[in-house]
Amino acid sequence: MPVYKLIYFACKGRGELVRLLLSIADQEFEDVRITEEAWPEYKSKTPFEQLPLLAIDGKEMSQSGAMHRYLAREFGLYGKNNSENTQCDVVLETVQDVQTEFSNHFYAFDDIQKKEDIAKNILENFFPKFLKFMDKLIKDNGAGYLVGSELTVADLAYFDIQDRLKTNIGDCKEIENYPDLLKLVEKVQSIPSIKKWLNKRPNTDL
Ligand SMILES: N[C@@H](CCC(=O)N[C@@H](CS)C(=O)NCC(=O)O)C(=O)O
Repeated sequence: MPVYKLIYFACKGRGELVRLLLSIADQEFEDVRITEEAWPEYKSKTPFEQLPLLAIDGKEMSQSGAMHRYLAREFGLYGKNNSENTQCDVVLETVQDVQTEFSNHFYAFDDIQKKEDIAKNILENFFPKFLKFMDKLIKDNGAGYLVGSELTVADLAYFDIQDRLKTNIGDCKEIENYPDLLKLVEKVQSIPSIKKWLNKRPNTDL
């Protein structure tokens, strides 16, 4: 069995979907969390001066999107054919767009007005648009999942980003208007291996 080590910061962010994928597949992994103090020195040792990095048997991979797809393929969570793989990609790319908005919000530390404007835009415009799109996907698919007839990385990606919205940005009441998406969230968090990870993961806001 491969030895997995995820190197990221002490938060969920771009690392959490990797942790969810490893957890759902019951894969042990070393969850290395680089502190703010250690980061300046560590940064220069990374290929692109960024995290996350995923080491598989000691070989390091960068880019969270590549990790998601690699693990999804390894664990049979990437759909059953080219069309489903691509539908998973559509969700993953859309979630990355939301993540970019979250990152813009996070990095606006020194400009309170800018931070507030970004949060307002996410809660009132960007996330509602995202929910509408996800709801269309789950309805059109008609099987209670975003893609195909079984759980995929797309469902985990949706679960993760909505899970982080409240503590990263704030409340988006629109979520309550989407029962199919609410059911999906319940389904994901009731999977025993996911439940186990959610109960044991460090409690962080971001
Ligand atoms: N495209 C990259 C982006 C990685 C990225 O933006 N990492 C941020 C944290 S989420 C980072 O390392 N920031 C610290 C820095 O740039 O010093 C990925 O998806 O892995």
